[in-house]
Amino acid sequence: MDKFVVRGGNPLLGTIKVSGAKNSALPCMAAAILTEEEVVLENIPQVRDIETERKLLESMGATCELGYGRAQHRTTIQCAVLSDPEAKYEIVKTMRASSLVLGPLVARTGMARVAAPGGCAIGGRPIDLHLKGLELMGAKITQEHGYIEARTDRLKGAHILFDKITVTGTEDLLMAAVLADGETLMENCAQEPEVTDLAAMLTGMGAHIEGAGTSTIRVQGVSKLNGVKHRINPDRIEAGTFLVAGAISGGDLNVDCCNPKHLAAVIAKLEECGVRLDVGKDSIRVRSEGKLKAADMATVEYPGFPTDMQAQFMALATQCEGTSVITENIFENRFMHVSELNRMGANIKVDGRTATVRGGTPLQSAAVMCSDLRASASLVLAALIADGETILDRVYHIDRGYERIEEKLRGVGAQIRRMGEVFGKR
Ligand SMILES: CC(=O)N[C@H]1[C@@H](OP(=O)(O)OP(=O)(O)OC[C@H]2O[C@@H](n3ccc(=O)[nH]c3=O)[C@H](O)[C@@H]2O)O[C@H](CO)[C@@H](O)[C@@H]1O
Ligand SMILES: C=C(OP(=O)(O)O)C(=O)O
Repeated sequence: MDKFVVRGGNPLLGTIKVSGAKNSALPCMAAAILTEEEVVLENIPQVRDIETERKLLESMGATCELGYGRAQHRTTIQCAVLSDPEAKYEIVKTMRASSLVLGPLVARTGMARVAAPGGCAIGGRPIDLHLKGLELMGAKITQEHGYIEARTDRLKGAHILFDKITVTGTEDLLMAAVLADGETLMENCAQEPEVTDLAAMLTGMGAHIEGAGTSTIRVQGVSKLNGVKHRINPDRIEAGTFLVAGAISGGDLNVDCCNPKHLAAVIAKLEECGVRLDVGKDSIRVRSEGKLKAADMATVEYPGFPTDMQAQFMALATQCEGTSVITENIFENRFMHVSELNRMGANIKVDGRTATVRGGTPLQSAAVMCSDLRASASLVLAALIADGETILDRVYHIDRGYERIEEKLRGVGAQIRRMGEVFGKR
């Protein structure tokens, strides 16, 4: 099992490039199911979840080529034939976003069979709202032996009011609605840039969508969609992680190829902590000069502070003078990094959904365990400033969503290397 070895103490200096967003690329790959024609996606990150999605599409009869060499970061998907419209448990269990194939499969083939996603390290993660929406659109849903089955002759447009804001739920039902018969009105939708990215791709395929990026989306269904070439948005969470890396290490880092507009809440919070940021059109320079100050933070849906940056912000809070109160409002169990940060010398106490961080504590190296994707990122950030050599176990979690993070960080002066098996071997 791969591990990272990190020797702390180096300020990060230079330019680091942000890859395409995993959380945009996954729904966009699933959207290829909606057409018989070829779909080309650019700026695809080379991360493990993308490889898993490729396997998922291929297991259904699609062809999906991930470009290497000159065609790096591009994928070409052809879903002319979907001989087996099923997402098997072996694949779903490794990637919760597999549930994103439910809507497009039932819209295109009238039938989908998807293993019910299990809980994971950050909470229960039900998909009841995806299923409720599909039922409103006329699908008959059954659940047996751990599989969800959806069937219909053709989906019908419907009025869907989400009980709770859900990102992949909005995406899943948007993909169902574009091929449904008539109008679908979706209210209380997620407004994340990943939803907008997917809607832009679907529009390029001939879908009629209004309001993506707001809480109300209106879709006029069409009978057929065409192929498309679409470029995936930069990853705002990877960019945010690098901003914290620059700040926590006391460096001078240019985070390049990002979209600062998608990072407004993260930028505001870092500035509140005393981090100096120079925001450009598609890059952000981060410097920390002088002492960092504590700031309270609560995760909320976009455009608020993202839950996917909570763990990384907590690593920074350990270095801020004063007490930061961090509230996790999206997932009920997303503090798995706390015990590991405390083992490195942090002073964090958790009470329900709130973590109280008494900052300004020096961090020491330790052997630590990665429990999920963003928890792993927070441990890498802590290790960058810890005194001595930190060993991070189970870094397969970080490989799900960060493209060669150790190489990128090494490129700007971090001492980090991977032990064990080489990632990317197939
Ligand atoms: C692949 C992807 O894009 N993943 C992101 C997506 O996950 P994901 O789309 O799974 O997260 P949701 O937005 O759906 O979850 C938000 C909340 O709604 C609840 N819920 C969700 C669906 C449902 O049917 N019923 C229900 O109760 C969840 O348990 C959670 O408490 O958005 C999250 C919130 O920004 C991010 O942390 C994830 O990185
Ligand atoms: C929680 C995340 O991803 P997923 O929804 O795929 O588990 C994440 O990207 O932080």
